[in-house]
Parts: sequence; structure tokens; C-alpha cells
Amino acid sequence: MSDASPPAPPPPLPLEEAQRRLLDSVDALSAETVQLEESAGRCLATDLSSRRTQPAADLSAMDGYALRADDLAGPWQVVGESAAGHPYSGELRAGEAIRISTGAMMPAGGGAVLLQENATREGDAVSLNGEGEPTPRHIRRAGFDFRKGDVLLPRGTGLDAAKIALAISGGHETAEVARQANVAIIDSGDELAAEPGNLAQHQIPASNGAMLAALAAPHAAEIRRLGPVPDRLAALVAAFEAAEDCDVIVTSGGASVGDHDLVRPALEQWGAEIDFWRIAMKPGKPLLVARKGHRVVLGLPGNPVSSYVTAFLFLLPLLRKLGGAGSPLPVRISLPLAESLPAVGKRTEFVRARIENGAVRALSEQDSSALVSLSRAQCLIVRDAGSNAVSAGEMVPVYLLQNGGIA
Ligand SMILES: Nc1nc2c(c(=O)[nH]1)N[C@H]1C(S)=C(S)[C@@H](COP(=O)(O)OP(=O)(O)OC[C@H]3O[C@@H](n4cnc5c(N)ncnc54)[C@H](O)[C@@H]3O)O[C@H]1N2
Ligand code: MOO
Repeated sequence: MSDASPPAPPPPLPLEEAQRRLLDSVDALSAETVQLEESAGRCLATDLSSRRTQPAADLSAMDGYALRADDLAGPWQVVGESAAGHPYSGELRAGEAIRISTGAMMPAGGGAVLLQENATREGDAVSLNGEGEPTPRHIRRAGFDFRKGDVLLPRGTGLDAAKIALAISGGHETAEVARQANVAIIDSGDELAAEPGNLAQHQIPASNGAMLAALAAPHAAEIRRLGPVPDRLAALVAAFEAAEDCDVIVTSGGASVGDHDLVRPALEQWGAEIDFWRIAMKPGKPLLVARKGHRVVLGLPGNPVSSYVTAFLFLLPLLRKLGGAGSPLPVRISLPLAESLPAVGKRTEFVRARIENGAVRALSEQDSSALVSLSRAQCLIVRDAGSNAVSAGEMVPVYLLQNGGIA
């Protein structure tokens, strides 16, 4: 081993600058057509416009009687029925009422609805019972929700249950969405064992790969797991070669400055270019981003919490952007602090926390290897680099962790 000290690492990049640099360097993947029924979690590659007007005609919002707007005193004679799916074909005249159900088309000439609770019915005769008046407010007007040609969902929208319902209601069976990335996840390190139930004392279970795969799954087409790869340059280069056909390659561990941290030399030997390395964040400082052709490599730190937090702030936004999302970054909310927190140094800190009675409380254990506190955390409190101490009751920015945060 040489006695020469290694070159000083580059100064860490501010977090937002690093996120912007990563996201600006990629575009959405190519578009494909999917059935809307199977599109939850996918993002639109084009604007989705309505093929129809909803409702297509004036409909009753209540069960009762359709009346003319200029004939509200009664009594009336019931001359027919309009049920949902079975409209009344004639025109309503003065003195007449049409029995109508919720969601049924208003008859031609109809301009008000009398609720059945406000009516007395005797044979074909119907009259007011004094409990309420007929009103046009119980009519859902044609096109009040949306009209043919309206952009219902702009490009970049993530499809969820409500948006799938809207698209189908707009007359669509399929949607044009961006393809999702194929992702390779590499565990590396001599101390890692693939079988968590069968370890020597110097080994630990390779838990990061499964954790990262679970985080990435909703945003990835295919996930290939590789490793654990031993701390040998040739083995790591071989793992990158085995991931060549993936869009995104994720490593965890070996990204720091130790003698066995081989990710950077292996990337160089494989022919990738390092874009940036080291971010002013805690945990997660040694994060590395590299590129070979269209492929993006994220070298996440090995400490499990550092790996999780950098995946949350870099890997998931990257996969969302490749998958066509218009707003790929997680959304912060504000919550009051249950207990004070100290001033922050030069790195933006992400503090594992739980929500109690509407306030957010930091967990006492914040070591970047501590999986018990990570598994108990419901959210991360964001403490910007250089910020002052905050007292109980002050509002702090928070990322909710469930489902990879709100994006
Ligand atoms: N002299 C310095 N030492 C360290 C620095 C530094 O700036 N100067 N940075 C520290 C920080 S911050 C972090 S974070 C760690 C991360 O280093 P690496 O990314 O190189 O990770 P490793 O050293 O390989 O592993 C760290 C830790 O994580 C465990 N690990 C690794 N992979 C997995 C896996 N797939 N599943 C579960 N656990 C894994 C590994 O066993 C180690 O315990 O470096 C600090 N050091
Ligand atoms: O960044 Mo390291 O992630 O502080 O433990």
C-alpha cells in the first residue's frame, strides 16, 4: 500500500443543486399505450383531452319529480317516468310531472325538481306537502363537470384511482404513458451475506438491495438484483457489465473514501463518467452520480439509513422523471415541532421522526446505520444547512415517508 495521502475529495454540492443537476440531465423515456385499468402509478406522455361532455345532458341529482320551471305551484299529473338509462321521450307540459330518479335525464321542457320527500302522491296526482319547494338546484347541468375537448389531465400527470376514473369518464380506454425504467440494484461489500439466516460473525445481511428494490418497485418496469459483489475491482466491473441493458444502475456502499471503496474506480474502468460525488446532506454525503451513454448510475452510501434517504431524494425522483412525471420531487408539508432541535452545521440534515397529536417529534437514535429507528420513522424533518436551533411549537418542513412521499 502506498504512503502517499489520497487527493482531497471535492467539496460537497448543495442538495438542491445536486437534485436539479440530476433531474435536468434526463428526459422522460419513450411513450407506450396502456389500458387505463392497469395504469395506476404511470405518468401521461401526452395531454389527455375529453372525447365527451359530462354530463352529456341535464340530469336530476335527486329522486323526485321533474317539473316545468314556470309551473311550480302544483298539483300536477304524473304522465311518465325518466329513470337512469331510460329517458322520457316526450316533452313536459304545464300541469304535468315526470317521476325522475337520481342520474336520470331531465325531460325536454323540465326546469325544476321536486324531492319526493316534499311531495304527496295519490294515484297519478302529485302535490306539495309543505316541506320544501321544487328547485332548479337539483339539476346537474350538461357539461358542468367537463366538456368535449377539455384537457382533463395534462402531460406529466401521475395516474391514480380518481384520475383513472376521470379519463375513463372522458371516453378513453387506454392512455399514452411514459415507459418506466429498467433498474439494476447492486449490493457490494465483502462483509455482506446473501442469506440473512446463515452468517459468520464478520458478516451482515445484505439488506440494502431489498430495501431499495421495495422503494423503486412502483416506479420501475423491471428490477434486476445483482450481488452481493465482493470488494474486487474486476467483480464490480463485471456487475456493471451485467447491468448494461438497464436504464438506471444503483449501487450501495463503497462510495466513500476508504481503501475498499471501489465504486468510483470500477465505474471508470467500465467506461462511465462521474458527473458529481458528495452532497452537503446528512446522512448521505458520499452519494455519487455517473453516466455511461443514456444509463444513469447512482452510487448510494452503504449505511442503510443513508441509502434510504438518498434513494428517497435522488433515486425516486430520477425514476419518476424517467417515467414521465411532471413534478418528480417529493412534496414537503409543515408541521409543528413537539420538542426543540439544535442548530445545523454545513450539511442539510434529515431527521427521522414520528407524528404525535399533530406535532412532529425526532426519534432519539439518529445513527445512519440504525434500522430500528428508520423502521419506526413516519417522516423526515428537513433541517437546512446553517439553520438556527428551533423550539417546540415552531413549524418545520417535513417529508412523509409512506409510499415514497407525496410527489
Ligand atoms: N474517513 C471518512 N470515512 C467516512 C466518510 C468520510 O467522509 N471520511 N464518510 C462516512 C459516511 S457519511 C458514510 S455514509 C459512509 C458510507 O460509506 P460507503 O458508501 O463507502 O459505504 P461502506 O463503507 O461500503 O459501508 C458503510 C456501511 O454500510 C454497510 N452496508 C454496505 N452495503 C450494504 C448493504 N447492501 N446492505 C446492508 N448494509 C450495507 C456496510 O457494512 C457498512 O457498515 O462512510 C463513512 N466513512
Ligand atoms: O452521510 Mo453518512 O450517510 O452521514 O452516514
